[in-house]
Amino acid sequence: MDILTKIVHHKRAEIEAKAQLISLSDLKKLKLYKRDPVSLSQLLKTNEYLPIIAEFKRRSPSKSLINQSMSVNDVANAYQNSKFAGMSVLTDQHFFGGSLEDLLQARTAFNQAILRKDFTVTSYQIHEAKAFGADVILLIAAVLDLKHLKEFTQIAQDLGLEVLVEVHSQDDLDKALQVNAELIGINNRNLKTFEVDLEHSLKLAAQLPKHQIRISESGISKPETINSLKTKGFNGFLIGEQFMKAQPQDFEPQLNQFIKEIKL
Ligand SMILES: O=C(O)c1ccccc1NCC(=O)[C@H](O)[C@H](O)COP(=O)(O)O
Repeated sequence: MDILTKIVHHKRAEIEAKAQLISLSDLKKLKLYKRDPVSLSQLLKTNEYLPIIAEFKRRSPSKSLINQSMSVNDVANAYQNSKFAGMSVLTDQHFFGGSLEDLLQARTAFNQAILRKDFTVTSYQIHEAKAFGADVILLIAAVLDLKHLKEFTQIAQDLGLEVLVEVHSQDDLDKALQVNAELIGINNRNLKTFEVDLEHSLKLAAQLPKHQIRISESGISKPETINSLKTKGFNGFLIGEQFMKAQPQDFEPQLNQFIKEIKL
């Protein structure tokens, strides 16, 4: 069984158990459920913020441990100081060591758009994202059929959230193009083999309509890569490991150095 299939199996069981503990109507009573979300797509259109969605990522299936020592609060503050348009918070516990508590903590420190990065397989998780302060949810095209992609997009948008549909293959892209999502993310990493291939992403991106906001996701480790992807029409860049692997004392200096080399 490949890792994505394993994650999805685990997620379905996890959400079933969770929904028994906190009902949907209790989720809707949480204070942040009424909050007006921030629009990531709008922030990416202005020049006010850097077009980066920086991730809080403790560990991952491809790299194991990445950062055990930094708090979400410290990382979110550093990302806020860096004027990033977005922050991504991995809330999956079993495979990434994240939690909804991380999302709440990030929300107190980061004012721009927050992406809840998780493996959405039920509508319950969309309400959860809203109740814990997210602005954007992730829908992975390889995980959902077209009916669910459309249905979950509509539910999110009705709650005022934006949707990032993630694609990696031609099949994924064909589905994504039939969904009215604000953002399409091309994952440079094949989630089945962990191979990173920017050329493959560029070929897929060439099929997107011009107006479509497109995000390049995963495996970005150099500012030059951003500079080059920008010239090819990408509007935003999702970066996790490259930032998170820094030691606490080097975290902000390394972010500053990276930012300095991005051509605006
Ligand atoms: O990162 C993984 O190993 C991974 C494995 C299986 C499913 C998802 C995975 N990552 C989630 C992400 O989308 C990345 O954390 C995100 O794009 C940032 O990637 P990176 O900059 O390479 O840390």
